[in-house]
Amino acid sequence: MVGGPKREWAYMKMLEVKGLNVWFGTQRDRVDAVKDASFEVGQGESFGLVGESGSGKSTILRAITGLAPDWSGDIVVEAAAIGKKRPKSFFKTVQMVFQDPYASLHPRHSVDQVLGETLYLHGFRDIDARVVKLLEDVGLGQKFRFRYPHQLSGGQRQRVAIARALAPEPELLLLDEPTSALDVSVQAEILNLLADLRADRGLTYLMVSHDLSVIGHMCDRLAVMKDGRIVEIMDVEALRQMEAKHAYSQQLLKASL
Ligand SMILES: Nc1ncnc2c1ncn2[C@@H]1O[C@H](COP(=O)(O)OP(=O)(O)OP(=O)(O)O)[C@@H](O)[C@H]1O
Repeated sequence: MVGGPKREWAYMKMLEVKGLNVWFGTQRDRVDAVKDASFEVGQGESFGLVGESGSGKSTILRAITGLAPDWSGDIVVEAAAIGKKRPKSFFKTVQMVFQDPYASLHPRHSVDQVLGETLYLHGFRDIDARVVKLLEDVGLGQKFRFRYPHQLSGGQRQRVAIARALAPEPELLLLDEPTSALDVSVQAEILNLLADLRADRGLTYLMVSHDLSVIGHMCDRLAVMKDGRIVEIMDVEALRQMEAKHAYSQQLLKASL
């Protein structure tokens, strides 16, 4: 791994990933999806993971949230090392938004149920007021409260998924290609919503995308992944100036023009 530029927010680390290996299966079926990945994300920073399909980007997010159970190395969130079991308090700090809003919402649960149950599980009791507020915060408003997923567009569903992720008042959002399943016309709306939410709440983002223009718009720094390894960490300004050092990052930049 190549070290990236340091910035002021590096003083307050939200997330540290050190020497992370993640694998699936055993013996001959074993796939080493992430190899020796290390990076830090400062509080309030937005950090991108880019790379071609299969390079291990989503697997890093999944290992952080516990969805990929076989890993070694260190994952440290707000100075607390994460073990194999995540305490409930972990999900008050860290939430994930998935790529496909069609798959991530239960078809028979209304928006009210989705948000209300999440709030209840996280110990909130002023649930009605919070559901209304969450719907406003993601630009949907009360009229969507009692709708079911099939009554919502892709963009509206993703807004509900974002509201659900915001419900526990997290500090770190893991965003796994949050707009790639959406129509191009709504992608920018969702990205703008995410940018506004981060600015309003001082959220920290770790965001996966295969789209360098999305990362350029949303992130401060990024890591370029290839075959499970981080080959370069760079400032987004260097991305804009086409200053990638590693040959693979240069290739990725050229391909995105
Ligand atoms: N549950 C799983 N079981 C076995 N192999 C897996 C599993 N999940 C991911 N992999 C493998 O791990 C590697 C990394 O996959 P990952 O989804 O992290 O890549 P990615 O960079 O996010 O790509 P994409 O943009 O296509 O999602 C791939 O070789 C993939 O086939």
